[in-house]
Amino acid sequence: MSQSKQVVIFDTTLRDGEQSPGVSLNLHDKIEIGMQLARLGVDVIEAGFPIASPGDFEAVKAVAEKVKGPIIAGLARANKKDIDRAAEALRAAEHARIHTFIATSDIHMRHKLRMEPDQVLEAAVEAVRYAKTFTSDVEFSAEDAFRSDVAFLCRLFEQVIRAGAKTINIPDTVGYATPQEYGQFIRDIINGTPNINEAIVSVHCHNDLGLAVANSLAALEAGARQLECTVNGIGERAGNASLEELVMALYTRYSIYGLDTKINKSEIYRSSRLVSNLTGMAVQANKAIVGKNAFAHESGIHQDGVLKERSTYEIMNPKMIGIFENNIVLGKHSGRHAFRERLKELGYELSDEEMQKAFLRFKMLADRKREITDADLAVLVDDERREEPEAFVLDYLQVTSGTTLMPTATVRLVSGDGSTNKVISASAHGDGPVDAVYKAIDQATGTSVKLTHYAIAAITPGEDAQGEVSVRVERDGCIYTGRGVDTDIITASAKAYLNGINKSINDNPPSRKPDRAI
Ligand SMILES: CC(=O)SCCNC(=O)CCNC(=O)[C@H](O)C(C)(C)COP(=O)(O)OP(=O)(O)OC[C@H]1O[C@@H](n2cnc3c(N)ncnc32)[C@H](O)[C@@H]1OP(=O)(O)O
Ligand SMILES: CC(C)C(=O)C(=O)O
Ligand SMILES: [Mg+2]
Repeated sequence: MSQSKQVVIFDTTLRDGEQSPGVSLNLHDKIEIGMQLARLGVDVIEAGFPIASPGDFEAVKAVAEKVKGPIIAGLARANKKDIDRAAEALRAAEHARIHTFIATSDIHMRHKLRMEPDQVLEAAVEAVRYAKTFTSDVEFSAEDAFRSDVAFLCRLFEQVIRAGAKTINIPDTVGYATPQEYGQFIRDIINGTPNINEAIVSVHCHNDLGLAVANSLAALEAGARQLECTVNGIGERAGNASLEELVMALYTRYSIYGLDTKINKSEIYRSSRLVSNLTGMAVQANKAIVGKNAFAHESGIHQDGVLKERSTYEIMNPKMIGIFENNIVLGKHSGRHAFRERLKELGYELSDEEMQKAFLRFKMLADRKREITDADLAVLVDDERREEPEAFVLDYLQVTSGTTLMPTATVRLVSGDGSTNKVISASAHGDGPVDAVYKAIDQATGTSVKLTHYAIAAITPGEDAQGEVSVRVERDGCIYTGRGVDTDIITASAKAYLNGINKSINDNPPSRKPDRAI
């Protein structure tokens, strides 16, 4: 067994990862991911299972031809037909590995293969011997190894190593192991296989109990030196051990493991995005290392800590894995430190009083909107600065509308200078909900303006985007522009219209300027 301090990263995104239900990568996708895996610096790329289909054969062949650097592996059952196909697909590879496997657990041998243990052993040895006629680099996997008898496995491994296998893979195919017992299992195999030093011990862990990464790390402590894993942890059922989690655990906790990989960490995030885009498998937001929230901080106390000293709440530097996005997310749990900092980054210098008012408005918006973007902040601050005296303020709005209903709106406005506020309500029908609102506002304000232009746009991204409505209203021959922003577009429409009306009232007597566009 190798006592190297270097861990071989065997990436099986293109083979086990592609076995994720619903995922099918075409030849171009596989080449693109293969190229990225080479940039990422993996040692081995398992490019596919060539016997599976003509498409997979062509894809493995293309990856073998085009991707240089890593070893390119192809999977084959323990039979000549599969091995011939794998060897042919890998012919152009700079370094080719044939990865042959057969199940060794009683349950698989009896029910699936319908073979006796000695027949399985013979098939395994025969397969390795045959694969060796094509390449010196042969890996043997004992499928469902963790549920197999240890003494049988040791006998089998001894013989496949004698037949020429250079890597012995001990998978937890169904993700059944727990870290402590898996570590002990690997130790027992290493101790019970006399010629184990002639091969690298590899592990391949599935995530059915969410333990794939923990089990893989336990195996390293027991002496394994190859990790089989996938980008984003995709793979059969609940997936495989996640490459990025393994690599960053080894890096971040070097004092525990003392082991290195050759992974170029700055390519981790890019690899994750590419695999997610091409497989169509979204990465869950709270996924370690590459999830959208993995380095994001929304709560004020954490944001304050991170702004003062990043290591208060971050154990890794996101830039190291290629994440350069802003990690301070403004939302309803955020505090003044983060709010002020982001405004400073956006170039806003606000007085203490402006800051205080803007922060209060921010908190109100955050109660209605999950995440406050930079665009939201710009609107908020610009609105704060642009404020003019308002003759009428929208206090309440209710609209009913639908395919079989006549659109009806009720508005309640507050009018006055603050000391003598008056509340006015009005209701109206209209051709549509916005028309109904505008007629109700006309009644409540008692003003008569003519709407000459109405436009609506989403100014911030996402499903809870803010809508911006701009209108032009005409009064006494003058045109006034109104603007309203809200997560509700009818409310934004009402605000825009009132804004135009308020300007027309402030401009009394009319200044006769043709337009006051903002
Ligand atoms: C744990 C793993 O991830 S193993 C890899 C799993 N991946 C895949 O199966 C994806 C690709 N697979 C395929 O495209 C198809 O299953 C093929 C082309 C490999 C085989 O297709 P078919 O010939 O139609 O067989 P099918 O898949 O229905 O059954 C598998 C056969 O292989 C046998 N078999 C399974 N594993 C092995 C093995 N390692 N060595 C030899 N034979 C095996 C089974 O006993 C069964 O044989 P039988 O037909 O005599 O009963
Ligand atoms: C083919 C083998 C290595 C496998 O994918 C498994 O056992 O999970
Ligand atoms: Mg697997």
